[in-house]
Amino acid sequence: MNAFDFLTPPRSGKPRKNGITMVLDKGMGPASARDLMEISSDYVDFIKFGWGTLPLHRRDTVKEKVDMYRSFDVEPYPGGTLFEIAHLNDKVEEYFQEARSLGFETLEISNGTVEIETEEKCRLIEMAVDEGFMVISEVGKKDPERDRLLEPDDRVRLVRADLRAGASMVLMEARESGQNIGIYDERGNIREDEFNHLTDRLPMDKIIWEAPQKSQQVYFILKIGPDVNLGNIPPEEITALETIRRGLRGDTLGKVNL
Ligand SMILES: O=C(O)[C@H](CS(=O)(=O)O)OP(=O)(O)O
Repeated sequence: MNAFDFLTPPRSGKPRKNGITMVLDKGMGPASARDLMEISSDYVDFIKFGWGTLPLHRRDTVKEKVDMYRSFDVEPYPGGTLFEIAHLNDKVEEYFQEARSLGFETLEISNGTVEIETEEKCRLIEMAVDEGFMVISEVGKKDPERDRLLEPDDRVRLVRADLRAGASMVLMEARESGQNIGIYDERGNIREDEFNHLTDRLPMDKIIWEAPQKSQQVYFILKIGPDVNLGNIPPEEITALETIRRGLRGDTLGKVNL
């Protein structure tokens, strides 16, 4: 039983369909990662090994971490940039093989940096699904200038195309910073008109909003509800985010219904 459990409303347990939390692992050591899971795995659904960090670590260490995360019912997957690098190098088949042999069952398919046309991205999603992977895709560009060229309607169209191709969920790109990208302005504030455009048209249970900043997490929870799907959460903010979902912090106290 948790401490002071009579003071907190319960939230749906894992596996969750809503209220998903995706955490960004930028290269944590196995002991730190395990320690983190010991205290907070109940509040984490997915963990992303960020961008191209994986090739810098030993295979046995990566495998140990993948197995460890899964033993806590947390689904690990490699960052989309690594997949884009594989595609750029014409090594997609090898990428699938290596991912499988390291124990990954979920992959991110994105075109945030490398030029991959929508049709080709959809083909790659279908391919990964046919190979037996669960696919989380990503919509948006990492370069703010290229990202600004995407109108809200473009994002709606791209999300729908990814879902039709077989993606289980779609990440709304916001990088590690959450600034000057997607629906966020230079300071990380949310552009409300764009947010409303997307939320009016997209199935919220299929969208994971990358929201690394606390103010963004609070905004989504107050607007969409405590069971909004949020991603790129820094490891040290997992418990803090859960308190915001449950109204255990001043920002949402008395304002969320579970
Ligand atoms: O798309 C992302 O949010 C991440 C992190 S960042 O953009 O490199 O800051 O990239 P990914 O390649 O999906 O890990």
